[in-house]
Amino acid sequence: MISIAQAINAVKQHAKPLFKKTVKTAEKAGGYLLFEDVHSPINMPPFRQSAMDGYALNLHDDFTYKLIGEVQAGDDRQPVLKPGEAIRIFTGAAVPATANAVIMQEQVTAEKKQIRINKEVNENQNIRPLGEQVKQHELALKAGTKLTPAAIGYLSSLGITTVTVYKKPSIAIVSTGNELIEPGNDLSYGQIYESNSKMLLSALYSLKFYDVTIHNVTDNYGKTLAKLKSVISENNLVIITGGISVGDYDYVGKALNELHVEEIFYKVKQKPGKPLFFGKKQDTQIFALPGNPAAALTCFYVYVYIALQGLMNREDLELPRVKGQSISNFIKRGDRPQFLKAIYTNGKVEILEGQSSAMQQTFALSNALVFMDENDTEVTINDALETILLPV
Ligand SMILES: Nc1nc2c(c(=O)[nH]1)N[C@H]1C(S)=C(S)[C@@H](COP(=O)(O)OP(=O)(O)OC[C@H]3O[C@@H](n4cnc5c(N)ncnc54)[C@H](O)[C@@H]3O)O[C@H]1N2
Ligand code: MOO
Repeated sequence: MISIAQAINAVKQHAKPLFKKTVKTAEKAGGYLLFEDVHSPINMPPFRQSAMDGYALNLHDDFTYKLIGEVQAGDDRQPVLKPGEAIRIFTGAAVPATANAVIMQEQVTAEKKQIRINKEVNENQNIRPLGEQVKQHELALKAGTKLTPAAIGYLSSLGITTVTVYKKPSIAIVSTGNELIEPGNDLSYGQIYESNSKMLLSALYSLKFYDVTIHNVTDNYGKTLAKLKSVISENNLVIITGGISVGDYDYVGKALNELHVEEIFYKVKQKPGKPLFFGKKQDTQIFALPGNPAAALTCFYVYVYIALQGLMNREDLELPRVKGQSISNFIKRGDRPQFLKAIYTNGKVEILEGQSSAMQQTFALSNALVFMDENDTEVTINDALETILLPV
């Protein structure tokens, strides 16, 4: 059995980016990383642009200007202004080449044919220069940049409609167990509703991984073997839940072995999630998470998250950890380091009642996990606690 730190390091060591590219439309590229540099096809702004509703001026040494025309946003007219002449102009409109300042209308007394300016005007004021944001052919965003909503807006403003991004991994979730029934059906005695696949799918979707398929297998060796063989060959990441412990019908370990999946580790000294398996076959990474739902989700956030970040070539491989001031007392039993379901708000953290690996009810209220190391036995109010913030 290895330690949590060893297990995290092992996952990090195998956290390799998926060096595959795909082309996405700008609208659908949010959350992806750019695979290659993007150069701007245009100057942005593409013309000298007015930043205000007001008047464009050809400056001279007097406060009075002769009004000779108007340019609205979208107009391609370019009136020629002599010194001492002005045109009416609006925010976003092209400033004629012969104008060298824009004054906002609040600072002007306007008459029919002339205006009088009431304030000192500086050259180029309220004019956004041509190519101020980026010039044509210059680097707009470099490879590796995460496409946030702002980045999508920026690329769209340059007229870019498609981008080449790192492909996201294809992921299979496999839930195992005879007792599992699809929600929506009636339960017979001894059965429970299958929930791990929905939980993990939702976690993946919230991290913006959408290429996910769900598979269910019963506790049957042949079926487990066949299912795992196909999902491992077809996906970049396989997340199995259940059937990885020591019961007579826990077939996952045996099947992975027969499929020559390289075991990187099996069993971590931690609670929950002791019987966690991590392995590899060619470039496919395989996690077998314990079936207990809270154990499965904890292992997802602590370990699978790293593999996902690595596949996306992201720098922050782990979830953020902060110090939270405890508002609870808690006694830890046993010598395993423990991840505790908790609520973190404004620097304070509450450890919840009901910490067993089966307690989905507690996890449903949580937004954080408190980490207690091997030698920590007790938490008292005001203790500073290592708190992992969950992306919920
Ligand atoms: N003799 C021992 N027994 C167990 C040990 C041990 O060391 N020695 N470890 C325990 C620990 S810790 C855990 S965690 C579990 C993990 O067992 P498995 O990974 O083999 O999981 P299952 O037995 O298949 O299921 C455990 C539990 O979770 C429920 N489950 C499973 N899949 C789902 C699902 N998709 N949706 C909802 N709930 C699910 C399942 O019904 C069980 O209640 O082993 C302990 N045993
Ligand atoms: O890993 Mo088990 O989840 O400790 O119950």
